[in-house]
Amino acid sequence: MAAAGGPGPTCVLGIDLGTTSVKAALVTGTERGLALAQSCSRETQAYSDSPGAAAQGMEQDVQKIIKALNECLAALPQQQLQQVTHIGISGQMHGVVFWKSDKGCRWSEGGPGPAFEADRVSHLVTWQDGRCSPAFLSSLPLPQSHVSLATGFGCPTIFWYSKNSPDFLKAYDAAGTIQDYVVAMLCDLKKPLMSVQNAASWGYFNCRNKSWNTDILKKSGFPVHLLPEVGDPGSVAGRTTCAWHGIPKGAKVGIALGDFQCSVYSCLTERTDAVLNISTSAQLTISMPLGFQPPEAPDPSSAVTYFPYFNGDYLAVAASLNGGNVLATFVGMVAQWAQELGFQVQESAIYPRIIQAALAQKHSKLSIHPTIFGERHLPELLASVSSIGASELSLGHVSRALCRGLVENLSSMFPVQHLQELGVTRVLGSGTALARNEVLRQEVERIFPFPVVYGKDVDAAVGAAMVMFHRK
Ligand SMILES: Nc1ncnc2c1ncn2[C@@H]1O[C@H](COP(=O)(O)OP(=O)(O)O)[C@@H](O)[C@H]1O
Ligand SMILES: O=C(CO)[C@@H](O)[C@H](O)[C@H](O)[C@H](O)COP(=O)(O)O
Repeated sequence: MAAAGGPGPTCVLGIDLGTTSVKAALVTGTERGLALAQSCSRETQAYSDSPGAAAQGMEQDVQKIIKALNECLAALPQQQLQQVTHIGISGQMHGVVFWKSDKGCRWSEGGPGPAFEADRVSHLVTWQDGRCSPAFLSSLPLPQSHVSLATGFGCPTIFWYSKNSPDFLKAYDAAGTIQDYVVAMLCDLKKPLMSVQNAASWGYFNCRNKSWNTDILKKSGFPVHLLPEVGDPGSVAGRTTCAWHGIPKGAKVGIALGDFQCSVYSCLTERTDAVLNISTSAQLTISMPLGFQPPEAPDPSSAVTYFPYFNGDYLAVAASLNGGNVLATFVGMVAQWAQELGFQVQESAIYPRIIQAALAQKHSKLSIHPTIFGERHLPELLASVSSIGASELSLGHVSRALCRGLVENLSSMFPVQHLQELGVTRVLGSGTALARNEVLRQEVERIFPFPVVYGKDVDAAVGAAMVMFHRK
């Protein structure tokens, strides 16, 4: 990890509120640089029903996300938590959660000290939500933003509620991403604060002048009072208003960040590096030259978008909706089939078996285009399978073809030739799905003609902590 930036903090807590799991990391500053002292992760199991959004909804129970966060912190050493002076928080982008500003959580005394649970809070409508159909999106006003609108983005989701369920919004006076919600609870912010990174992921945000398209939104009856204040990534949102899991009151809390920017931050050292992250979703990212400004108007047909990074820089990112979530769906399908055949198989037991089976099948003619969730630039193009030979139907063949398809899909969104033209010389791998799956790593190394480095201790939680060390 890079060296600390000056006399600053000595122990920072980094948090990533991901789509599948919460990660927490304690990072310390030493004379030899930054070191990961402890880490913990807990699956949230937060997926919940989506009242009113029918089958396209994809919502998560915020109580369960905060429960997983509390479990992670309770598992970290108290003695080190007591040394924490700064907290960096990242999380799944695009999604929106609503809360009542003075009743968003309930604090209580627990074993390791005060902790909060979610209270008057809605479900989190996540980036995977599909309630905003292409027809609905085209009925919305054109944004003054370089980022195209997509379902699962905060502003289109708020528009959906204001048009389909206006009474729902009357119960809340604050909104943000799940990571903005946690920052607001820790610092008791009356008005949520959101970084440019997350504002860009909501839509209707002009990155050039760092402001919401308020006039456009107002004219269309959008509840602009729900839009958070916006600040720069790396800035401090406030201080903790009470002790938290042993962390002393007054700890500085950074403005919440995007998970994929923090994954990149945890490992990107050279401008010639590309970062390939496979978690629930998947991203292939490179940093743009200093001073780069994205085009004025979005190109909805482009697989690559430009997202704010730090210090006014941008990342070019092929952000796939199909990553570890496709493997998770396949594992769920195998478990369901086994149950229908009369066998009970734990999903956690299936992962190692499909990976082992695929490792035994180095080659497979079977071809799977895995986009069961579509892509933002091609929402109608769902998954397909071809070259199905009678000898290619083992669990190993299918699992190998699925992993290959995921990596090939990312590579089709950001082609190798384009990476080479941009001067990429190395690929840095990150994300749990990649770290835990040798077959995925083999396919990455087969498809990308660059050295592939899998960083140790690289993920969004570590990245969020590193940002707090390096802020000026
Ligand atoms: N036991 C396992 N072995 C291999 N991969 C796994 C296992 N459990 C989960 N995964 C993969 O990890 C992905 C979730 O990664 P994670 O980093 O927790 O996601 P996020 O950061 O989006 O919350 C899942 O989508 C799944 O594909
Ligand atoms: O769409 C983009 C970026 O535009 C994605 O990278 C998006 O940030 C991620 O899918 C979400 O933040 C979820 O990330 P994760 O939970 O899969 O780590």
